[in-house]
Amino acid sequence: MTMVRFDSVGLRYGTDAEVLRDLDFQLESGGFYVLTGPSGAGKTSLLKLLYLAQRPTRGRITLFDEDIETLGRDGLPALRRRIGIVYQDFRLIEHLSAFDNIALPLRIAGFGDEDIEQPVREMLAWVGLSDRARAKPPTLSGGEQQRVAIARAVIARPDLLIADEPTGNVDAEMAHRLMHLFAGLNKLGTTVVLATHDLSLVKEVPGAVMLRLDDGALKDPTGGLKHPPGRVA
Ligand SMILES: Nc1ncnc2c1ncn2[C@@H]1O[C@H](COP(=O)(O)OP(=O)(O)OP(=O)(O)O)[C@@H](O)[C@H]1O
Repeated sequence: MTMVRFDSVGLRYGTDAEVLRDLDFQLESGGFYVLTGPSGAGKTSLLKLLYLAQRPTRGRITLFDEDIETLGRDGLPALRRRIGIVYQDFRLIEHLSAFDNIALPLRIAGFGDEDIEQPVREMLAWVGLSDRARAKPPTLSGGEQQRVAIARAVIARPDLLIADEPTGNVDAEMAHRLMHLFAGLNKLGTTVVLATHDLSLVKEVPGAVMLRLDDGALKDPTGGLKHPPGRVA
């Protein structure tokens, strides 16, 4: 089943040249996709299109079988709730503890305290932060904040997980552990798209499909896309 489909998608900011162009591809449900490419190639911009923070300036994006262009305002929040996002700059809520940041998606989904405690404790343990549950983000290191952001993104078992450089602030051992967490989530059915400079991470997930952005155009070096981009170099 296709989860994401891009047809002739382009994106420009203001009147600048297009930062993404001629994007034609499909992502299948249950896939694990690793987006790579040099700094400035457009990785974050592509992820923003995926998590609906940015509209394309041309072309069509279909997500969960919905054409996002024709989707009314009311439809967007429902779609977004199916997506877990790890932002490059974390975007934690500063006045909430690590525990409460991670609990947020469950609270928004209407779970009561009695149903929240255990899954949040498990997530804290998974990311190695059980002893930092009550700490607020400004008192956490960059790597710790990143792990809170990851825990928050995955706790509600999203259909689609989108992560922008999710191991950029942690050491090699923690990066390995986090990739293991993403791979486990993927095995449970979550489609994963993560952007990274660190190509060694691709090897950690057998079957991961590598997508390479170069100067705004997409390539498919591992040949895993069902409908690869038309302009493979
Ligand atoms: N909000 C914006 N307004 C104008 N230009 C932008 C904006 N966001 C990104 N750009 C430009 O778009 C291009 C692609 O940026 P983007 O952040 O998507 O690349 P990236 O591959 O994620 O880079 P990095 O690996 O350094 O995070 C860059 O030239 C950048 O300057």
